Amino acid sequence: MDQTELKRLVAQAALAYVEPGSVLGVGTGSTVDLFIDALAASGIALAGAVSSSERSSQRLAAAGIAVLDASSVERLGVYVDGADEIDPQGNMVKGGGAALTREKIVADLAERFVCIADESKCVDVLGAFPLPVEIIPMAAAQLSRRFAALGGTAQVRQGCVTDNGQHILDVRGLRITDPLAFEAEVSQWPGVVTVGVFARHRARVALIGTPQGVRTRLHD
Ligand SMILES: O=C(CO)[C@H](O)[C@H](O)COP(=O)(O)O
Repeated sequence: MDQTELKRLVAQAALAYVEPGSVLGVGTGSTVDLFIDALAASGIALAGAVSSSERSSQRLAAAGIAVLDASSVERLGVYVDGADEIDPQGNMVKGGGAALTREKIVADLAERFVCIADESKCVDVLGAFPLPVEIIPMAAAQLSRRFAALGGTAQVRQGCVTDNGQHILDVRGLRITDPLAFEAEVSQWPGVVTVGVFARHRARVALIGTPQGVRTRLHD
């Protein structure tokens, strides 16, 4: 089974967490694209969706699902999104698709983050995937020096402007052994908009696609 098939499996499995008639939080990426397709085909009627990117908003609208503004919603039951890495506790690295800021905002509205990922995303310690950090462009050099002091090598993602008009730094070579402390620390650095570690908003449910089927992990 190839990676796309594994993504399709978890996309389908996530439908079990969608409450008919609710407003659903929807993330971004190729796995989420497949989830939106599955949702459209399922016939589950939603009150609407709060989306984490222009890309997902367009796909939701094309599927006939109403896209609501995050500010019109006080609370969401479920947020479904993918990840670039997920550790055994449900902490994640996200932002490979540059949507991390809106992803964290929508995740913060939700009671439960349901992560959908193929098994290649599972790691023991976060950091093998280059860590995306959305930044204010003028802070790029000084933030790169801060990451260098932690053993990381930061590079501005060429040609990438986020939905918020900012830039992405990709940081290689980090080993994030305490994701909660790391997220708290880096989030305070001037010029950081959002760090792609999701520890405070970790996955409560992880649906992992394997050739043997979907493995469900609960992280309470
Ligand atoms: O964080 C993300 C986008 O900013 C995605 O969830 C992450 O990059 C995984 O993407 P994919 O489902 O395409 O593997």
